Amino acid sequence: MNAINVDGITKEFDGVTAVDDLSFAVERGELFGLLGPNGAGKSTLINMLVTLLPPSAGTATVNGHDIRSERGAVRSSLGIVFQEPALDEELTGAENLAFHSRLYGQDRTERAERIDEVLTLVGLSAERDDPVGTYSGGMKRRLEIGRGLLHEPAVLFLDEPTVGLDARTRRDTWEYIQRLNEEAGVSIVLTTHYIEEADHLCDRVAIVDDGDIVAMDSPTALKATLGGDVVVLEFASADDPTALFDRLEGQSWSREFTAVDDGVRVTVDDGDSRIADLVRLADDAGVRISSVDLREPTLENVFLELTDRSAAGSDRNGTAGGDRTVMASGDRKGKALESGDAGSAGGETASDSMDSSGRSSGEVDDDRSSAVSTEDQP
Ligand SMILES: Nc1ncnc2c1ncn2[C@@H]1O[C@H](COP(=O)(O)OP(=O)(O)OP(=O)(O)O)[C@@H](O)[C@H]1O
Repeated sequence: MNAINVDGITKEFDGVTAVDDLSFAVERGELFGLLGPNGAGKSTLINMLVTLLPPSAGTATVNGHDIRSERGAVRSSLGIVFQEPALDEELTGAENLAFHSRLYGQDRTERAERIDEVLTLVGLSAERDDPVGTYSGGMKRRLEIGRGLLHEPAVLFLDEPTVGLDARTRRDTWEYIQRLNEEAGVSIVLTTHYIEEADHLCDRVAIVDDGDIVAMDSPTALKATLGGDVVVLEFASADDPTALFDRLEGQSWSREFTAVDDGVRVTVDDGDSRIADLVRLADDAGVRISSVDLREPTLENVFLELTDRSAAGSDRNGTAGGDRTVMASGDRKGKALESGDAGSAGGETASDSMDSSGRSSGEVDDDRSSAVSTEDQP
């Protein structure tokens, strides 16, 4: 049984189709990411899956339970961690968990055991009796993730789990998320604006745009769709590179090459293994090389390509205007050169955040705290 099965789910708001007839599955034990620009429909999709918002059409199951007809069972099967902090700063970490354990109807023994387990899992055992007000941002985030796990849900939804955290704390939080996915076997669905986060954490990523899933695969497979790695050779002097270009033209593995100032950019299938060939070709052509740079496609390239957010004519390499396409090998023109390389993060900032309540509040079925309520609990 899959953790989640989505079947033709659709949501319309006054003529706006926020989620458009989506069907996909999240496998048990999978760490699945929803990545998309603002307004893509991620929050609306999640809110339907956690039964906070009724679909206009279609349905889904979470842990085998239908989100339309078995809301209580769905809610018992899932944990949700929203991005807005909802901890009592005056209570200790353990007291915060105890409060929620009571909501889940856990008895005293189960509560004590589960709190210990969860605090260990999120690395807060030593700070369990400290007031949450003294915790760092990362510790609070981990406590919230732990709280979402108290009732041992089969599926955990994390809404922008590292928004607002510094780079170091973000990395630490990734480790905890991976650990609970691997050690506790929890299926995880996370939404994120951080492309790097989706790339690093997720087994599979769905890129959402305009209510639709425009691509869904492992980060590696998504990057492979961009058509190859880019190797940049910088020439040592003003040697005439024509002989090198002639040689490149004859190589089956050279998809495309472009002359740049004092060098050449070559698109190849497997950059690592082609560097030696390129250096040898240059040597044969009498062109001396001063540096070699391998640039592999990033998930950001895929994201920008698919969500069409790249400014026309811009070059995220910072080399716009300086390049001259010499020739493509056959018509196998790769997209890597057009898409730029690992540049800056596409304008995503820590302040970009999912609005999981406001805009949808008119139709939200229930408040969030009751989304994991004691409904259906013993
Ligand atoms: N309650 C609502 N009423 C009308 N339109 C809504 C409502 N909730 C969402 N929308 C619209 O549905 C679309 C998808 O919004 P949604 O919040 O799901 O996107 P998102 O991908 O989560 O964006 P963000 O990353 O900015 O949070 C947007 O056009 C949004 O304006």
